[in-house]
Amino acid sequence: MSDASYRDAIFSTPLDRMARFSFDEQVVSCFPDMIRRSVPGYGQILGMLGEIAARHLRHGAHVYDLGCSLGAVGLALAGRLPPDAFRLTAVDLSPAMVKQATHTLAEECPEHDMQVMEGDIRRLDYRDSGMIVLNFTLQFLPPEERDDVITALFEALEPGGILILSEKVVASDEQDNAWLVERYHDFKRANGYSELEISQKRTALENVLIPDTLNAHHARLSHAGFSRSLTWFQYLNFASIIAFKDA
Ligand SMILES: Nc1ncnc2c1ncn2[C@@H]1O[C@H](C[S@+](CC[C@H]([NH3+])C(=O)[O-])CC(=O)[O-])[C@@H](O)[C@H]1O
Ligand SMILES: O=C(O)C(=O)Cc1ccccc1
Repeated sequence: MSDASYRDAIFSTPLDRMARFSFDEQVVSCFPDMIRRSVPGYGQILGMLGEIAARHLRHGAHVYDLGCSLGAVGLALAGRLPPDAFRLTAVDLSPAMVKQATHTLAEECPEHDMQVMEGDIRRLDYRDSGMIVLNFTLQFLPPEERDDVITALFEALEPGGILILSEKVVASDEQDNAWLVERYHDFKRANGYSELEISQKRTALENVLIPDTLNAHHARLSHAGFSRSLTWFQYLNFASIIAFKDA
């Protein structure tokens, strides 16, 4: 298993047939670089997840990391909490991601009880959990399937449990949204992406990453049964929500 990590140059050359974006072997090798340069606040959100877990998690509770990619959420929690504090199941649909995440968690955190499994979060038989994290994952599901997933996660949470939902979002005001998207493109330029890379990635993500408004997220959480949800982080058009299940 190679741990080689590369700079994201996937959309750096002109592509005649624009492929839809997918989480394959090519993406795995540059994923840590891609996500840090493409998602405003990614590192800050991960850092705070450890603090949130330290405050909210019942000792020994089970945690899900849904759409785990390379296991960054598990690494963040294990960096903040001792091995007996929690057990974690990380799930991803992409075999290439699961393979690398399994290797990384075993190598980096051998003392922590963290499993990685290949699976579709729309069809999982969820076990009781104290914390469920969707860190930039719900946005890749077809919009009409999102309600059922959030409802299943509400059911799986123990009383007093929390859901963390980080997402790329769209602003309902067109002018506000245009400003946020323009500044997001400035953010990517400042992180070394070219005009070509920005525009080709945008095309590849069309109909693959479909953002909701923050209002739509809060309405969905409320409808699923969460008594309280709040946006605890926002940086341009990227946000993270915490939702609480009553104790
Ligand atoms: N139905 C599905 N079931 C399971 N996994 C899925 C599904 N659809 C997509 N995925 C997986 O969701 C992940 C989204 S990346 C998450 C980053 C990570 N959380 C991180 O904190 O580094 C976000 C991004 O790349 O913007 C990919 O690994 C997909 O294979
Ligand atoms: O890169 C983008 O344009 C994004 O919207 C964020 C992103 C980051 C990594 C994979 C897919 C989308």
